[in-house]
Amino acid sequence: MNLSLYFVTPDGAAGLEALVLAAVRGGATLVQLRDKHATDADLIPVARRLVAALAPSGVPLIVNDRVTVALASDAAGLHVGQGDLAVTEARRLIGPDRLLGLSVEALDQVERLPLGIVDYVGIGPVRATASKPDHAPPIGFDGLARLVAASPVPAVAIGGLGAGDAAAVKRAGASGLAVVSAIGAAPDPEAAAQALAAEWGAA
Ligand SMILES: Cc1ncc(COP(=O)(O)OP(=O)(O)O)c(N)n1
Ligand SMILES: Cc1nc(C(=O)O)sc1CCOP(=O)(O)O
Ligand SMILES: [Mg+2]
Repeated sequence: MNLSLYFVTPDGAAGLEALVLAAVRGGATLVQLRDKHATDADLIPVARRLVAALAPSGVPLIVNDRVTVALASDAAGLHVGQGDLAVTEARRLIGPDRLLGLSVEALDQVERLPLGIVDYVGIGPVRATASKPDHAPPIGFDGLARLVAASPVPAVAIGGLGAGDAAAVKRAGASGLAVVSAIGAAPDPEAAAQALAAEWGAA
């Protein structure tokens, strides 16, 4: 699992497969299918197509929130947050071999939750972001560094991140950055991903 450039798909994106493949050509190392409004029945065929499309690149597909979609599409993993099913239940349902990611927003969560059963944590939001209207209060890069230091598993930073942020994310100790709009809303998503990947490599 390479967390360095984690592309989280925009809600309800048109041309999703082309967008994801452009992100991967540009250097995205992990992709998350995130759609807060579609039904499971709508998302299962989408996830199946993405799993097949990503196979030649070896980039894993993680499904956000929905165990049923992850299992039905044979996705590489699942990402859950504090308002989703419990992380122990998520691990039980997906089994030991799929990747499991958990969002953490505060130190007490890092200290209290059984992080030994997850493969990575998503820490944020670093900054406020319109991509997640119900986000927790922003923690900034100092907050990110505190949570990364307390986490026993690799961490990816998320929330309001984009060009110019890779060095600060790396300094905070995270293993990468996760973005929605920096790639998904870019005029040229492949070029945007390429620039972020290059920035991470140089940081
Ligand atoms: C990599 C990553 N980190 C955090 C999140 C947020 O998950 P969650 O808090 O469950 O919020 P939603 O994405 O479900 O709205 C994430 N999706 N990915
Ligand atoms: C999906 C998600 N989770 C967050 C968290 O803080 O847990 S912030 C976020 C959205 C990130 O979108 P953008 O890159 O456009 O800011
Ligand atoms: Mg969630």
